[in-house]
Amino acid sequence: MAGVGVVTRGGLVLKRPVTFVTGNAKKLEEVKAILGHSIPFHSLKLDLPELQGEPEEISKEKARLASLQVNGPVLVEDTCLCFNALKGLPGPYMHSLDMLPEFCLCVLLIGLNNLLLAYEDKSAYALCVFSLALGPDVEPVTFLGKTPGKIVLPRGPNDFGWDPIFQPDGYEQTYAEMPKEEKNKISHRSKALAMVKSHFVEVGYTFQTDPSSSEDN
Ligand SMILES: O=P(O)(O)OP(=O)(O)OP(=O)(O)OC[C@H]1O[C@@H](n2cnc3c(O)ncnc32)[C@H](O)[C@@H]1O
Ligand SMILES: [Mg+2]
Repeated sequence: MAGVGVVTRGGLVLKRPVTFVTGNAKKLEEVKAILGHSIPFHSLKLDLPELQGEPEEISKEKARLASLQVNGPVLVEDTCLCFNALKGLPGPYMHSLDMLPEFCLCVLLIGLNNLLLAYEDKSAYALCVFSLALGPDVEPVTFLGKTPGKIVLPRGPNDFGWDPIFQPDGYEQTYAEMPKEEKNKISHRSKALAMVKSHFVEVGYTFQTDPSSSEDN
């Protein structure tokens, strides 16, 4: 833990705010809205390889690589949309949908829907895995958030990835049709972040730096 922070009786004092490593602006928007000022962080886009494997392992490895580059505490996140009929696919094998032109995104969302045409079971879950690495030599800790739902034909604005085709259980609206605040209350991301927040409270992290000095890159 040398170089990361100082352990005091009250917990661990981190010398630097956490760097949330992502290249996805929509994800960042949600993380900011959900975390508020509860954890001082700034964001950074790094060129990291798109890893393959089990979601938890991908996330941990991503945190290790990011922490090596940042040389400090990092938080990374990976999100998967998993179809039960396909034993969890496409899961981590879905690439970024957010840079696609609107027309291509529409085609892709219908294509994703078509993957389930032959199956009666349209159930799915959104899975979010955060990993926190305090430094390059510290084993990352993971936090999982899962929201069950079903895959439907696209409804609502094409603002963020597969939101138009995911209807969470207990709701008549897709993620895309919901007000943002509603999605952020029940989403896979907010469930995982609730665990990240609890972890910070349990460990008793505090920061030497002034949280208000955190800014995005
Ligand atoms: O830089 P990172 O953080 O890795 O961002 P990414 O865009 O590569 O993000 P992921 O690999 O976690 O997710 C793959 C894609 O899934 C989509 N996605 C992620 N979270 C989503 C959400 O909450 N709702 C809808 N689509 C989402 C979005 O298009 C992502 O680009
Ligand atoms: Mg990614």
